[in-house]
Amino acid sequence: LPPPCDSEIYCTGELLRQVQMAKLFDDNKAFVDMKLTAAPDIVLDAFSNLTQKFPNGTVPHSALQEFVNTYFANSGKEFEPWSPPDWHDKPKLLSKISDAKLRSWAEELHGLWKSLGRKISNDVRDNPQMYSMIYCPYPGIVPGGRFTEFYYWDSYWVLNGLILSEMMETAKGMIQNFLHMVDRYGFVPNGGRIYYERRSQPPFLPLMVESYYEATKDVEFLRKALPLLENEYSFWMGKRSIVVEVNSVKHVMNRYYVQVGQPRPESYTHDAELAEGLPAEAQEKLWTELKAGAESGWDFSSRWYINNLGQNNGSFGDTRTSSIVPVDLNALICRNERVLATFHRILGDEERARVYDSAVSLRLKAIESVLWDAEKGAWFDYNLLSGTRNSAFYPTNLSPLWARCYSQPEMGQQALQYLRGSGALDYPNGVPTSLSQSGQQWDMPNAWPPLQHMLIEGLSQLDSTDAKDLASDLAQQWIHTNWLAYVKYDAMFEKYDVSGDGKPGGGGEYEVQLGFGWTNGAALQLLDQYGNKLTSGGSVLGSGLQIGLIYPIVNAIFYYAPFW
Ligand SMILES: OC[C@H]1O[C@H](O[C@H]2O[C@H](CO)[C@@H](O)[C@H](O)[C@H]2O)[C@H](O)[C@@H](O)[C@@H]1O
Repeated sequence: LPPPCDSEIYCTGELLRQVQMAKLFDDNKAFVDMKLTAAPDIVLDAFSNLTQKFPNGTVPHSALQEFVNTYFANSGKEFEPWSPPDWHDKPKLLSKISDAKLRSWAEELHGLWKSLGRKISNDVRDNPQMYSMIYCPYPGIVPGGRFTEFYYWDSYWVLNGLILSEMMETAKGMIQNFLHMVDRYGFVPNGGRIYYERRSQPPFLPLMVESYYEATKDVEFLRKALPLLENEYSFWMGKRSIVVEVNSVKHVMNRYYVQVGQPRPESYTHDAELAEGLPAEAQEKLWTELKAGAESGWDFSSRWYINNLGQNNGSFGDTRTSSIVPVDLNALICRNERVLATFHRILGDEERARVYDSAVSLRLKAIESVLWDAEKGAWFDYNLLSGTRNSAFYPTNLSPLWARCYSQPEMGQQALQYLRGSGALDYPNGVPTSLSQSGQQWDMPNAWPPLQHMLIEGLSQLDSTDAKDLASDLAQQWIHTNWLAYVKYDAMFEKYDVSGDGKPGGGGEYEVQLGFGWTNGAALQLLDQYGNKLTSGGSVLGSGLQIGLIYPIVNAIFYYAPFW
């Protein structure tokens, strides 16, 4: 199998292996984000000469450190100073927020775009061999913390936040970068580094164009974007599809699938240690499955575990992402197919629009035959090895509501009941990613902004007061969690803990990150949608105690605290 990219410095080879396995850096990503101080050939020759000085070619820790100090420079050189020129204070969104504390917090969130803006320097364009950064022609907003480059699916929530912040030029530039990526790679890479270039992430580009088009009605932009959106769609249907046969009917569905070998460069030691002791073939298979997990955006989760008996169970080493047909990916592509049909209609091409109408019909049939469980009243991931659905709870089990990808209105009501009975609403600070405590970051006790937002949006679209009320309660709960953490830490986090007021999430292979692009974008969207009723005071969900006792006390403390 090919390595994550062809660079013998950033993606494959002995230098990468020795530096990462020696754990010179606390975080493997730090090394592969460094700039070279000499041309790759010179660095590789120098390393080869160095290895010859030591038995077995293994360079000792101190000599490796010295080598890295000589031939690599700290990351940061790949950017030019930039502040979004379209940022202005007091976007209209603020006037929709009734609670004064939430309003001033929203103003600060709006201000955070300035610190998360990045423009890649011309030197990256002119000397790409010296960097792992992928050159993007337009500046954009990054997630923050260790994530200093674009991330594909994060950008959907960032972009919707930017639109509410009235930063259309920055939003447009980000979409143009992604279109440029499709032009160059045939798909959008996971993130803006060459070590991400052979895998993608959940394909949100059509929905980004939809958001931008709805805000601007820029038909010319749509005309230019559409052929590239179709190219990306072909990638997902050509390279990420699988035929699933149920009751003798064959359905074409999508899955995450990355045929790329070797450990992930940015998490090299994690992958190498996990595969230690396995036969070479099993090692390589595991590394492909971990990359498919990264492609799903859920890296990592017990959701992708399948043990030797084919059951959705096991441990990290049992990650088998590509043997699962995920509900959310198929719901997202269903929504994309509908959006592509709409775009063709706007541009007057009825014939092409019908092609996508048919794709939606086929997708609906597939989702309902393979993923829908009428008894349980929800959609479940399909395990290709056992030919069964995984009955565990994930917020994505309701993603067809968000995508409006179901045929009977009563399915929405059934899904609402399923959610109420799932146990997932019992937590005071958000809906957990799963009910399993695996230690992975996409599991209990973490709650992630994109999942909260998709669930809330899905419920709010149902034609039922009950569902709309629940959506509004979940919005209140999530905003309160974000706000409490902001007050405590003066920061927005990539994820939160569902069982601790204002507590950031944890687990997984890196420290919880601050910034944070999608968190800010999702919060601004909820503040926009529910601003007239959200309060800084608390949530009606989770433990009843909160409303009665804890929240008034917490509020009083914040109210009288000098900094507030
Ligand atoms: O370095 C480890 C992994 O980090 C990324 O994944 C996490 O952060 C992303 C940015 O916020 C987010 O899109 C993803 O859902 C998170 O799990 C990266 O995307 C992975 O490929 C990488 O291996």
